[in-house]
Amino acid sequence: MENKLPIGQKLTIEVQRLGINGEGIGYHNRKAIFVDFALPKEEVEVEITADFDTYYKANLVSIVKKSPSRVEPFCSVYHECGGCQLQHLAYDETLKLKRELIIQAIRRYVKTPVSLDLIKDTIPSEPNTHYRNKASLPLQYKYGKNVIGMYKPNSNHLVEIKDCPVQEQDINKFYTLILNQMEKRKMLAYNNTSKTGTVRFIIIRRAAATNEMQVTFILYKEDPEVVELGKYLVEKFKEIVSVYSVINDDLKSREFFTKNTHLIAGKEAINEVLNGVVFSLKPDAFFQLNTKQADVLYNKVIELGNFKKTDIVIDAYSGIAPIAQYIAPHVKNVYAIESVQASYQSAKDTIIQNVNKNIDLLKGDVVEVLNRNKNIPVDVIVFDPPRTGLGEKVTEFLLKKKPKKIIYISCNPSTLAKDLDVLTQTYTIMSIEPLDMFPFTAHVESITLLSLK
Ligand SMILES: C[S@@+](CC[C@H](N)C(=O)[O-])C[C@H]1O[C@@H](n2cnc3c(N)ncnc32)[C@H](O)[C@@H]1O
Repeated sequence: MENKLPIGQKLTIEVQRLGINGEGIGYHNRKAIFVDFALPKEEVEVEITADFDTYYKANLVSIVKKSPSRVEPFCSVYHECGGCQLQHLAYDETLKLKRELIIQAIRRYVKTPVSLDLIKDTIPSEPNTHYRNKASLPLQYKYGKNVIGMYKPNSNHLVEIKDCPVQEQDINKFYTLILNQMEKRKMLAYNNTSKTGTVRFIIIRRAAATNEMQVTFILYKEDPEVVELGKYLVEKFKEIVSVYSVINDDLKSREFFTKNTHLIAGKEAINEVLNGVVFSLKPDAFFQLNTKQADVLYNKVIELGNFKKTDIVIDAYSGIAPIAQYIAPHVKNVYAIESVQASYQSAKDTIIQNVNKNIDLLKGDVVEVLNRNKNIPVDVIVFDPPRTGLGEKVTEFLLKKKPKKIIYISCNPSTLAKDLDVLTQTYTIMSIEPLDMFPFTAHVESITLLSLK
């Protein structure tokens, strides 16, 4: 077994490329070694930490030969927090990497040859720091105080975050302020061992255009003090206009929101304005996390769609239907499909409050709604699915329905490439444009234009 490296073994490798999680990848006897924080063309000393069938994981011990693209991370807890994966790489290089990850996925899954000219340069995010308009952070009571932060990847160690450089500044400011108020009021983070305290997470969302903020407390059980704190926040700070509590005692679930969600102070929704449209955001409605870059993305849809006033368009996986709102003035009618009640309701409220009335909301699963409405004479379909992509049933529908144009927004290069492999039977890829929605993370967003052959 010459290929077997024992756990704890140190060795020096040359890093060949970056993987989908931003990790450096080198090889030992043709078996991959994944090393966080290592960069291509670097020679690094690593220590093997895990041996899987097809690859090893290793820690970076030291850098023997440094990449010219290596930079000093700008966050003091970057190596512990896990929220960002690429702060040690120059920003321009992170953009090239995101394009490269799409190329790798296309080469792996799409049988039809795709010219590299069709895969454009990544559209940068401006700004690339303090871009996140929402944070959902867990709390712990440790060392005699409430601490807020992020769990270190694959551990239950909470890394304290005081001033996150990717969250909007006002969000950082209000986390500190709320923690100070909790301390004054002797309120505790929930502790599952001692069964003390109530607050599990605090979610803060900010609307850039109006500077309105919404605070949501995720609680293990009811807490009258949280209600008092919510009322205080709304009375004292003009920015905080909406405060909710959610009782959620399911410690295993990844969902924050339950039926036990209540407005405790202020108004039900905060208002964001994009492209002249006022969107009302309740806490459990989907909204893109990088507001400026969302506007860039939606304008890209308009550019690629090159819509006509007679066009009938479908906005599938529509969320609160911002894409439908951007498209509506350019076309005859838009149908927006969304399955989650909160987002569907926000989309409905938005239509009532705004001028675009040529939008029809269809609630339900995309596959079911498309099949139920297969007689709609659709010209263009815009898809913005979750990471799972379109999948077999949607691509099957498209191969039969044959809309002239498909615009596919993807947040996962692998599922995009698998779907494109099927769609290229009937469609030509006109362009694939990566777009940096989450700077300094390994997330890759892209927008693809397909035209019927
Ligand atoms: C990536 S978000 C895009 C939302 C919207 N385009 C935007 O830019 O805000 C995907 C949306 O698809 C919805 N969704 C997920 N699976 C769905 C399905 N099977 N059918 C309909 N909607 C779905 C989610 O609730 C979410 O709102």
